[in-house]
This record gives sequence, structure tokens and C-alpha cells, in this order.
Amino acid sequence: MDCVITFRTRRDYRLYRSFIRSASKNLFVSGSSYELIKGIADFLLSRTDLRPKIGIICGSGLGSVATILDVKKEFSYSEIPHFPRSTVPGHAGKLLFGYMGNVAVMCMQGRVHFYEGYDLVKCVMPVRVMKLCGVTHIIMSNAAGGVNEKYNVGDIMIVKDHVNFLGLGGLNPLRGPNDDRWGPRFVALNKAYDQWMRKKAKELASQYQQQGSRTTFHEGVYAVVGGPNFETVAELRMLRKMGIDAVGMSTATEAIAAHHCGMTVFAFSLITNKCVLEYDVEEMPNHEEVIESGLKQESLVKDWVSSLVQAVGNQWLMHTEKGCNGLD
Ligand SMILES: O=P(O)(O)O[C@H]1O[C@H](CO)[C@@H](O)[C@H]1O
Ligand SMILES: Nc1nc2[nH]cnc2c(=O)[nH]1
Repeated sequence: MDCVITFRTRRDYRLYRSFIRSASKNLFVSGSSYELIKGIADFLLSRTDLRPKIGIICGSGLGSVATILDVKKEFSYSEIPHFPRSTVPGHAGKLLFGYMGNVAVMCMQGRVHFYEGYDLVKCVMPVRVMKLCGVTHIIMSNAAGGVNEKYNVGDIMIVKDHVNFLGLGGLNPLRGPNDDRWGPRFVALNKAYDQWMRKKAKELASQYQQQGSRTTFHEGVYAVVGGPNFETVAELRMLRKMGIDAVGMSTATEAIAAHHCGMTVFAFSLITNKCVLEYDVEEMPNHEEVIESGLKQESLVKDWVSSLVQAVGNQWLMHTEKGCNGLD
């Protein structure tokens, strides 16, 4: 059926036309355009002299990693224009600028997830803000369920690769018109998780083992699912058969956006619960246990992340004359 719209005045017509134009222009932008993100980065940088080189994202129960920072400036997510807000316990919702040793760092104490109701473009917005604040290396952490039968609560898995169940189903933070200022339309992910950082992280981990630590480090495959429910037994059996080692509801999408815009990505999972693959087991995963497991490994995780940040800083120093104190 055709529809005829009549306007009483030329002014009404002009208003209608400009509304339609702006609506169609913004149709795919979803409130996270390059310009908007640049505006957020400028807002942050105009309030601190620190110019971060390394970004850190703290996962569920891992917010204490932020306490190793000598904080120079702190923002609550709610005071940053257009920034998404964390709604999940264990995610403080603070963005910190500070130093780890002499390395300038920007740290998200808490993230946002797809299941909270944000679209994926919004979920990865903070990663892109980090990029435009000058971050070149990003360290992402998460709490995850151990799917691999050899994994135990408290183990740490360095992410070697991921399976993006959201993406395989068509939900991807890169969906929509591609803005080449971030990266190419089609991005290869076979080197998404940086080899040098993984090697360095493993070397640093081996020192804890030599010192008699009972924490086991692994390297494995992380699967992201939409959540917020934990997996069924049948789903977990499928994941294990597929060769997945740990499962969670974050990180992989952030890693895609970070790699797309040319950042060096390192990610690790703290195994906070052993996935239950049998029907006659009473144990049930829950978020309280996830947070508790994070707290139990607090001091080792802090020490390890801090050593990794220093290692990246030293590497930087070797390759640039400027160093990474964020003041140059
Ligand atoms: O991935 P992070 O943010 O660490 O959190 C993990 O822990 C929560 C479930 O307890 C989920 O949000 C899951 O993704
Ligand atoms: N999907 C998922 N996310 C988690 N985060 C922490 N534990 C789990 C888990 O068992 N499953």
C-alpha cells in the first residue's frame, strides 16, 4: 500500500527530511562511531597527562589486578560520556590511569558483557577507546570454567586461540559497515594472540613453578558463549569433544576488536570452576564461587601480570628510544 505524507508548511517538510537523513546516516553506527570514540578518548586525555601504552581489562573477581597500579587518575564509568556501565558483581566499573613500575597503563576494573544487554559494538567500545588513548598492547583477563578435564580451580590458562560461538552464529563486533580507520574489512585471526607475549608469560610462569608454587599454568583454547546461564551438561560435553579447554562469556570479542585495530593482544583465563560433565553430580557453578576463586589467586595473578607489563616495557625500551613512561 502506498502512503502519502502531506506537510502543512515547507518548514515541516524540511524538518522531516533532515530527520530521515540523520536517521539513515546513523542506522548502522549504533552510537559507537569513530568520532564518538575519539571524543571519549579526548575527554579522558584532557583530564590526565599520562599517555598509556599498555591496557589491562580485569575480569570477574580479578579487579585486584588494578591495585598494583600507582593510580594517577580514576574515572567511574558513569562519569565518562557514552561509556557503557558494568552491572555485574565483581566488576567495579572504574577506569584507572597509572603506572606499573615505569610503564604507563590504562586499566579497566571490570568489563561489560553481551548478556547485560549491550550490543557487541558497545561491549568492545572500551577497547577502541584504549586504542585512541595510545594503547598498543592489551592484556585481557577473565574468569572461565575449566572444560579440559586436566584443569582445576585456580589454574591459569594463557589463551592461545578461541572459538567464538557468537561470531559463528553471526554476532560479531565487526559486523556493519567497516571503518578503515580501525582496520580492514576482513581480518585474519590466526595470529590474534601475540606469540611473543605468550612466550614471555610462560617463561615468567615457570619461575613460580620453580619456586614451588602449586598453581598450574596451561595454554589453551577459550570458547566464548553468550551467557548468562552456565552451560548444560550436553553443551559442555560438546565443547570438550571440540577441543575447547575453557569457557566464558567475554574476551574473545574484545580480542577481535583489539586485533582488528592493530593492538598486540594477550589474554588469560583464571579457571574459577571445574565444569561438571556428569548428570549425577550435585555441584553447580555459581557467580559467587567465580569471584571467590579470583580472590584466592589474587597475589600470584597480580605479581605475574605486573612482571609481564615490565617485560613488555623492557622490550619496548629495546626497540624505541622513547621508553614507555607515557610522558614522551
Ligand atoms: O569473563 P568475565 O568478565 O571474567 O566473567 C565471567 O564470569 C561471569 C560468570 O560468573 C561471566 O561474566 C563470565 O564471562
Ligand atoms: N560460560 C561460562 N562462563 C564462566 N565464567 C566462569 N565460569 C564459567 C563457566 O563455567 N561457564
